[in-house]
Amino acid sequence: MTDWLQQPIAAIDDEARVAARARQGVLTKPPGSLGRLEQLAEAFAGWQGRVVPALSDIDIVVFAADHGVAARGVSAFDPAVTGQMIANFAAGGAAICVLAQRRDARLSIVDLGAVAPPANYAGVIDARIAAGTADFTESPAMQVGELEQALQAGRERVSSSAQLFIGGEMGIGNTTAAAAILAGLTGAAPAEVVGRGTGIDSGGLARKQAVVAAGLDRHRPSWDGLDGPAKALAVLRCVGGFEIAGLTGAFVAAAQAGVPVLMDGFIASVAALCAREIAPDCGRWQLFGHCSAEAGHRYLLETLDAKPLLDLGMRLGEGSGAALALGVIGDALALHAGMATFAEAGVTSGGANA
Ligand SMILES: O=C(O)c1ccc[n+]([C@@H]2O[C@H](COP(=O)([O-])O)[C@@H](O)[C@H]2O)c1
Ligand SMILES: Cc1cc2nc[nH]c2cc1C
Repeated sequence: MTDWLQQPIAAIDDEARVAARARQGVLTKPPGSLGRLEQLAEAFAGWQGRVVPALSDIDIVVFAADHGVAARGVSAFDPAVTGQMIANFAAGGAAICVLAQRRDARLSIVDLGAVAPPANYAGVIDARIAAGTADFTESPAMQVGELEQALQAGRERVSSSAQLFIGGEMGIGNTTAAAAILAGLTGAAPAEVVGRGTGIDSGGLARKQAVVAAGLDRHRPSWDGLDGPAKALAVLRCVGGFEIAGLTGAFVAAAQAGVPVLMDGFIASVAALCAREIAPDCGRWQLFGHCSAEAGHRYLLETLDAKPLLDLGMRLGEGSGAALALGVIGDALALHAGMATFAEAGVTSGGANA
């Protein structure tokens, strides 16, 4: 059942947003001098429905799963690493664990289908659908019921009380699946959107492009002639992955619940695109944390008309780039709340020659 995907997206409080803009105009600085930090404060005001927003309740959810297409030699790592990393997330040893702790964010790990699951599930949510997807060069990556389960698993991880949601992912081979989705949805050539992922060599890159092209050729008849949600769901099912569908479900559910989403890198942004194709108004609840080094992310961000906050050459995933961007957002909100106005500080405002 995917009917829930069409439930209405939450409204933004334009009055609070406009009032926040007015406040930015009277803080002790030349108007506009805090650049995009001003727009961040205004966006959070609209999302939270208050002129001076705060950010203390942050959910980071990492969805992990494996990909049948990894058998085609498209990653520098073995699929067993996905399960091993799940254990590392639970033990607190992964990058996102360090960043989540520093930012005081709640971190949850969800196994949607690693091929080599961890020995125990302490600290991990077991929502396994299958031991990885099918190899999309041979058959659709997911059955209809599996896609529905993955979307629903994402939806279930969204709490309406959170002030911000970050969706992270881990899955060996998922840059291949993400590139195939992006090419399937936008018509981009594989060469434009396929990158080196975890660091494959040039031979691997050529193989990966051929694998994406073969998957698209095989499955295009499943979505040819479709558009909007039907096309997005067909592309996601045929060449996607459990964790990408989980992210997509979470991003739609968050926008329905009025929880803004801070996007991470290439894979999360592909899920953001899927969410927008399914429910276009979702885009109003999306913010982009960083531009990944993965080839194809810049093109995708342009397609989404999204301006990432950071560009640090990262390509880790896990939600790590988004978690880093939390620092910028926290500072933007602190400035908005804490600076004095011209009137309060007795500073003469400008305008004489403006
Ligand atoms: O977030 C990104 O932009 C990103 C870019 C490249 C790789 N990754 C991570 O690396 C894994 C996928 O890489 P690969 O080479 O196995 O397709 C997966 O676990 C992702 O979280 C993530
Ligand atoms: C070690 C490792 C950690 C990761 N985190 C996200 N993707 C990853 C891929 C690998 C290989």
